[in-house]
Amino acid sequence: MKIIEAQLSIIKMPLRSPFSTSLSKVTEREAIIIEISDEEGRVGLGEAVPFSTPWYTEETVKTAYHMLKDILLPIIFQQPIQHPREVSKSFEAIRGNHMAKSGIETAIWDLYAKQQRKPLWELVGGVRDRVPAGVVVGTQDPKEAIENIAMYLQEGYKRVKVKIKPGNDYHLLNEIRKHYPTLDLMVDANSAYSLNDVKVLQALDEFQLLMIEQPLGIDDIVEHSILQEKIKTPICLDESIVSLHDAKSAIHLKSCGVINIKIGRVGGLWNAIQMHDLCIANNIKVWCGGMIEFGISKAHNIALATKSGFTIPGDISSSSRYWEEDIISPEIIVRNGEIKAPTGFGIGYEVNKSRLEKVTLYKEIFS
Ligand SMILES: O=C(O)CCC(=O)c1ccccc1C(=O)O
Ligand SMILES: [Mg+2]
Repeated sequence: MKIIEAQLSIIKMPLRSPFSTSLSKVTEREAIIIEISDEEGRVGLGEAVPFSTPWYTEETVKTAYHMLKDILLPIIFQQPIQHPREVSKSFEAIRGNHMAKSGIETAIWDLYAKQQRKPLWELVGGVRDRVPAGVVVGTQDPKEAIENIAMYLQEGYKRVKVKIKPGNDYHLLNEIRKHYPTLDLMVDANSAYSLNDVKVLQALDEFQLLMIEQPLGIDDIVEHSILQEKIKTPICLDESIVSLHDAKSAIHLKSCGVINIKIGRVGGLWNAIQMHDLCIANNIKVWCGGMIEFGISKAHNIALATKSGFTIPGDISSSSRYWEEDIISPEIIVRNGEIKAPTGFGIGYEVNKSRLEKVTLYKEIFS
């Protein structure tokens, strides 16, 4: 496949309401939209998902833009590609920068699927034409959280995730459980705890949580293994797992029962597929994570989540969960707790051009 042109657009949009984690309060979101074209004028769509500051991973919108413009796009223009699975290999000599790599790699998957005249989800070996939807509550205030959960359940979501941190954990969950004793509920700490907090984390076992996501430090694969022996709730790793190698270490050390797979964090769709296969072969459950992203990244998530191992609802929600108006058409909608995998070629969603233009801060074309 020959790529003759690439366009990078930095976009920015306010969230409908602020989103709080243990580390950051997100009120607006920037991202990089990647559009690549072939000789026939077909366009592949990708989205690089780092945040504006390096609070979740070390990448930022600016570092990813630099990587895409100065390092990754030149490699793509220079090397012939037969199949998108070769892209992550062609980036092997470049360390880290997974979200930048993933942005361009996912655009190439979309273009390839369009050339093959197939939905992307079929091309990646998906086995279901709809995926279960989960949602993350964006506040740590118990009253607000309970109100938000009521609204999300009304919208059909089947699983709810709540952000916790030291000092806002037991009481918050106790209040939520009073209202929703049987809800499929899980928590995410974004590495806010340490092994000094074992007692607090053991106390959370009584809430019958589906899992506790990333309680300890981002590189604490060993400490998570120590913690998992001491708590009943399965640990789910997010930040700690950025490569297949990390997943192998976590499996070997029994550091978790679950891995949250994010295409951006692991450096692309091909790596995500391989991580899925590795986890399923080793009895580690997987689900598809979210990045408070726009519709293009969500569409790639939906394609990934049609694969057989993604049985747990992921952080895959509707466009309207975060956005007044998304940059794709049609928007992503949740019906009866599920999102339908589109029938169109590639990711199956078009860019909403006027919306994209309205939220674009800066763009450049390369060829
Ligand atoms: O709804 C979403 O898109 C995911 C929400 C979420 O939990 C999250 C959002 C931004 C960065 C990291 C995380 C996370 O999974 O830790
Ligand atoms: Mg997480």
